[in-house]
Amino acid sequence: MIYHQLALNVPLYPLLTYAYPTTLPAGTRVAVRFRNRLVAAIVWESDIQPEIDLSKIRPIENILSDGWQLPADWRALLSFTARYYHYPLGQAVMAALPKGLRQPKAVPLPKQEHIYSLNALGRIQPAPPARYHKQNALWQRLLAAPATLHQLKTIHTQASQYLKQWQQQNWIEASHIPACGSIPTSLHQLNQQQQQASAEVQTKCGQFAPFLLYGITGSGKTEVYFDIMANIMQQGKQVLFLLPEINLTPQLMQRVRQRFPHTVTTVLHSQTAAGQRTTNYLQAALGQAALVIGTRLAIFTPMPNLGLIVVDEEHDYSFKQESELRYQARDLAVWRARQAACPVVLGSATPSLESWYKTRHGDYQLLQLSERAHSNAQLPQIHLLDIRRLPLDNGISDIIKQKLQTNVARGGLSMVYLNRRGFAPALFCDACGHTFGCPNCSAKLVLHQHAGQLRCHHCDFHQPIPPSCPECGNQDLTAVGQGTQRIEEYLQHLLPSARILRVDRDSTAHRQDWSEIYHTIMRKEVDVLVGTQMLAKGHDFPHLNLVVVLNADNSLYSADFRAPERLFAELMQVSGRAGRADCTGEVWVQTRQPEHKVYQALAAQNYVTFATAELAERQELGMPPFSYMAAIRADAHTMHEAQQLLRQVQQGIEQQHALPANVNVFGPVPMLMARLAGYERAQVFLESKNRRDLHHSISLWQNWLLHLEKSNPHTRWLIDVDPLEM
Ligand SMILES: Nc1ncnc2c1ncn2[C@@H]1O[C@H](COP(=O)(O)OP(=O)(O)OP(=O)(O)O)[C@@H](O)[C@H]1O
Ligand SMILES: [Zn+2]
Repeated sequence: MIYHQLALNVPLYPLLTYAYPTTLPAGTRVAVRFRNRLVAAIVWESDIQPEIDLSKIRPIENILSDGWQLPADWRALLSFTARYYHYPLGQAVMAALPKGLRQPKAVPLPKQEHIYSLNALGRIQPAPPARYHKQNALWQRLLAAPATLHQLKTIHTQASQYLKQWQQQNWIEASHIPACGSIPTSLHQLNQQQQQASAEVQTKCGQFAPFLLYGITGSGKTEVYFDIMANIMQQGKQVLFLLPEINLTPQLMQRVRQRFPHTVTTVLHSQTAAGQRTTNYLQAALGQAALVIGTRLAIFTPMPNLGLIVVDEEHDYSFKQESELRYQARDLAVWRARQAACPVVLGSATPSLESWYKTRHGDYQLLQLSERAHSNAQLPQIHLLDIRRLPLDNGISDIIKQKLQTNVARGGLSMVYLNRRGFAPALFCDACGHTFGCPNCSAKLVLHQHAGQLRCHHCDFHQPIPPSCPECGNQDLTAVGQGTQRIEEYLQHLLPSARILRVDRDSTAHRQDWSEIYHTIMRKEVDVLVGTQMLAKGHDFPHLNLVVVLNADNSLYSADFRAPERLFAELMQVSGRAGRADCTGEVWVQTRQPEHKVYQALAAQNYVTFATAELAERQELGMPPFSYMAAIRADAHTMHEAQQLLRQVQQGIEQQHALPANVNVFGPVPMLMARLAGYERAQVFLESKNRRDLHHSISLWQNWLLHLEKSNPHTRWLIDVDPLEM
């Protein structure tokens, strides 16, 4: 018997050993029994010397004959990921696979599409008579250029039948479609800064080189990525293009299709149907697709000819996975680029302070686009409107009302941005002051008027709107504050002739919705957009000329040290939607704290000043990126229980004197949002300037947690390396 170490989906840190009569190559998918269930596993190492009793080792049931193995560089990526994020390797491996490959069933490889052309003999044949016009059209199409079955079927639904006939006559040749066909030239002539940025990256083709493309909103970053991508793909290499969850818009996909019409492109994101995702994953893994576009999970796609990674909107929080395997895809992108010896381009108008800091130290090369790309476009004017002494009507001041009225009358497109969906963020009893909180979370229930519900935005709790106050019986309950639905309703009343469209998670439950919304906007069938985050990033609506920001002040009171950075990025992004083409843009921000540093930097539209000041503050406080952090979290039904487990570990480690001296420990403290979905959440922060020592202490904590978890059966724990949640 030969012994193999296998990765399977179990919450155990060591890999499990199974036996097979012959040596299986690493990366092979197999089926094994675990607790009497047949599950899939990946061979991680072969020919090992087991340290356990040989009689206890179970056999590998069968080999899943995929005709393909998970490659060595992919395995190295997963080994690194599991080690760095202190997560069980088997679970990390399974999390990185699409569902089809997580099951103990062989998966057929995707068929490579064929492209058909007339050969020399075919070309001298007479065309089918013109009266069979569809058949004739097919023939003419093939005479003109090679075509895929898909293309031919759009000419004649029975194309395959004729193709078969003509193939039998030996007039037609079929060949595999190339991953990257011809790439037409761009519609845009790149400006000088764009050209320079693209050229810099191209000179580093074939070697590891990390870049930060810092380009203001509307500066044409996408065109720069496309230019580099075209060049790399024409050399026969593959490109991985990562973008935030929210940015996978129909608009971006349309731009990709336009620019790369003959490139086999595969899309991987959480909404791709499971079967399709497996196919797409394999197309990338087999090198059939030259371009892979996806959200964070696409970072784990095997790509044999990887030649470039792009991370668009690199500052976006959605690159960090906040459950189970808590990885940061942007950071893994840099690791992967090093492994594949290729350039990686991180792009943003408001780079994360981590990435910006790295350009200061020469770790990343900085590329800049300082002007808007469209020849007539200018940055919008940003006005801070102090509302401390202004009367508000549904949260909106007279000045803003007038701005909106005038813009609607002029036929402009306005956007009203607020980061609150629902009707009102809280319901309040005027008589006794009672408010409605979520029983499971430390959060207020949000009023959803149309649905007749109070809903929690953090868990799935909801209840009908109560007719009266449960404390005092008062029937006069007040909706406090504004959500998108309420603003939408109010604007309909204020601007009766305007066509108003609300865009938030409630209005775009399905992907289809987004596509429709986008086309409605582009056809100029909307006068005012009301919406949240979903409207903030990445969109290019050329006629949008007025942006109004409501209720942004809330974020200023957060205790999270990253809150200012996040708010600044969010507001810069929102503002950046205005005035991107021929019309000039105006942005109005209502605030009660116009003197706050975030708003001052926003009004000046100066990322660099903001980043410099923020970094100075972080340095003084020893916060990331000047130190490395990890959070050890515990969740239990009571805060006491949650903190108790963390204290026990802390005491154990103290008694051993095992903690490196340069690692600081803070806590245990409750998380900022202490209660979530029925769990009280506590955490300890480990912080150090030395990454190796930090990871050493995480391992100490981990070992103790594993040791103590049996005596604390009701407490769950997890490790979050480089945490973003506080
Ligand atoms: N060289 C160019 N000449 C003319 N127009 C251009 C050029 N490059 C880009 N554009 C146009 O300018 C607009 C903004 O470009 P793009 O969307 O690529 O910017 P971006 O930097 O990615 O924007 P953001 O970060 O704000 O989403 C687009 O409409 C694009 O077609
Ligand atoms: Zn809740």
